[in-house]
Parts: sequence; structure tokens; C-alpha cells
Amino acid sequence: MSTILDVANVSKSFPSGGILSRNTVDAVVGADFQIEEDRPEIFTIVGESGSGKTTLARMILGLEAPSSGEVQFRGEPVSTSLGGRQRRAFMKAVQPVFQNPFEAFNPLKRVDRYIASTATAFRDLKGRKAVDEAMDEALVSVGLSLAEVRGRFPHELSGGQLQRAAIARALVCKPDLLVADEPVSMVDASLRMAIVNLLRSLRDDLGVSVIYITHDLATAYYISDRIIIMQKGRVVEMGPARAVLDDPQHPYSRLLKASVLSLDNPGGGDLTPARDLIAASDDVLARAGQSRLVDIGDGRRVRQYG
Ligand SMILES: Nc1ncnc2c1ncn2[C@@H]1O[C@H](COP(=O)(O)OP(=O)(O)OP(=O)(O)O)[C@@H](O)[C@H]1O
Repeated sequence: MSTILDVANVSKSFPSGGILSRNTVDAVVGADFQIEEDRPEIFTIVGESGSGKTTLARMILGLEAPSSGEVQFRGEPVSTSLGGRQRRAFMKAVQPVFQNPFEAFNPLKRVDRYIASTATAFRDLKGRKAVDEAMDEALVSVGLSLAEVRGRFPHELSGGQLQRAAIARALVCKPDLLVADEPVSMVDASLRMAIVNLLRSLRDDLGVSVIYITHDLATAYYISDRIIIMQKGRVVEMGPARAVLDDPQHPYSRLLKASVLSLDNPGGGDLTPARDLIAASDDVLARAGQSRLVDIGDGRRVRQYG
């Protein structure tokens, strides 16, 4: 079995508190997981705002350099300073989908022209007909077609259509890994399931692995194979998604689940009441080097203290 993505003990800290300050914020601490080449999966990263999900995604995409540890894609280090041909090969294989489709597209450029420029940059397509066919294939796989988007500017499509077009733009490269950072959070609830189902069919029908970053435990439960739960930069629990979400072991994972299912605040994800308590104990113990991820069987790991 070969590993397509190896995130090996990756950490990232940023300076905080202005240029004269020596303070740092630990955005990601010791993230460590692998995705296998011949087992496409939806690998989900959840956690409250500021828990380090986007920073981890940016390191996987080679947009941010780790402070320590290494990300490897097919055995090669992912670096922010890859040269021309290497970067092109990496970008063809690993494609991002971002939260806000209106930011992903240039408002002054027609959507089909944007997808066409991605297709010609990353695929060896000869002639207009071949480019059109590649675009149509990608657009049809997300429930659109070239005829529907041709000549239209981003503002002429709905948010849901534009997010699907953004996924088509990624798919036109024929990537092996998609890194989707909150791809449904700006999309109407009615369209959310369509996009989530689309991610699932990418895995099942096209063999594309998806790193799915979300706040939304319901969609995470529905489509994920494995999940990691992050709190303040640290993975506190990981394993098969249904097992973790059916029976979370870490106090933070339990809180996350309870807050989402709370009748007083359904879907609010408001972790305020006990969050500070957990965060404080987590920080103190982790700084003392007393916290570690412990294997609890069935592919599950939970952070334990002391
Ligand atoms: N470029 C940066 N400079 C300084 N601090 C940063 C930078 N990027 C992220 N951070 C900090 O790192 C921490 C993690 O941020 P990150 O955006 O990765 O979290 P997140 O889980 O993706 O949050 P959200 O769900 O709100 O997008 C936060 O404390 C954030 O303020």
C-alpha cells in the first residue's frame, strides 16, 4: 500500500501581538496522519473557529511552510518554494476548493474562460474542441454543463452553481486529492446536500480523496470515512468518523457533539460554557508535555493527559 499524503508531525506557529512582540500562536501542533493511494476516502477535519483547520489545509496545499515536521505528497516534500515543473505537477494532482466561490473566481472573467485557463495550464489538451470537452465533462460531473455556464460572469450564477463550478474547475485538472475548506458554509441549506453528495461521488466514482474541512458535524457524519477533531491546534481525537461521532471519548469532542445537538441552541456549536475550562487544562498540561494521543483500538486515538 502506498501513501499519497503523509502529514508527519506537522506544527505551525505564527508571531502574534505585533512586530515587537515575541509572542507566538501555535496554530497547529504535531498533526500526524496519512492517506493511502489505493483507498480513496473523505478525511474530515472539524473543530471550532481558530482551531487550526485552515492552517493545516494551507500546509497540505503548499501555501504555508510548517514550522516543524513535513508534508509529503507521493513521497516528495510539499514545499512553498517548489520550482516551475514540480509545482505544476503538484497543483495538477492536489486541488483546492475554498469557502467562498465568489472570491475564488475573478469577477471580471467569464466562468468558462476561467475553467478553460485551468484546463490548458494543467492538461495536455490540443485545440479548442478538446478543451471544451474536458470542461463539459467536469461541469457535467457537478450537475452543470458547458452550455449552462458559457459566457456567464460569476455574478450571473447562484452561490450553489458557482461553488459547483469551482469544484468543476478543480476537477478539470483530474486531481487525485481535493482539499475542500468549508465548501458548503456559504451555500444555501437546500444546496448543501447536493455539494456534499458530489464530494461523495468524487470518492466513489472518480477515486478522488477529499480532505473535507467543516464546522458541520451532520455532513461530516454523513460522508466521512475518517475524522480528526482539533482543539486549539491539537488533534484531540481521530478515527473512523461514525465511531468517533457516535461515541466521542475526548471531553471536547463530547462538547462539540452536544453543542450541535443541543435543543436550546441547535446547530449553534456554541462551546462557550465549558470551553475555557477545557482549554485552560489542555494548555497547562500540554505545555508540561503531559498530553499525548493514545491508541484506543479500532483505528481510534484520543488525547490523554497526565
Ligand atoms: N497568517 C497568520 N498570522 C498570524 N496568526 C494566524 C495566521 N493564520 C492563522 N493564524 C492564527 O492561527 C490560529 C488558527 O487559525 P486557522 O485559521 O487555521 O483556524 P480555523 O480552525 O481554520 O478557523 P476558522 O474555522 O475560523 O476558519 C488562529 O489563532 C489564527 O488567529
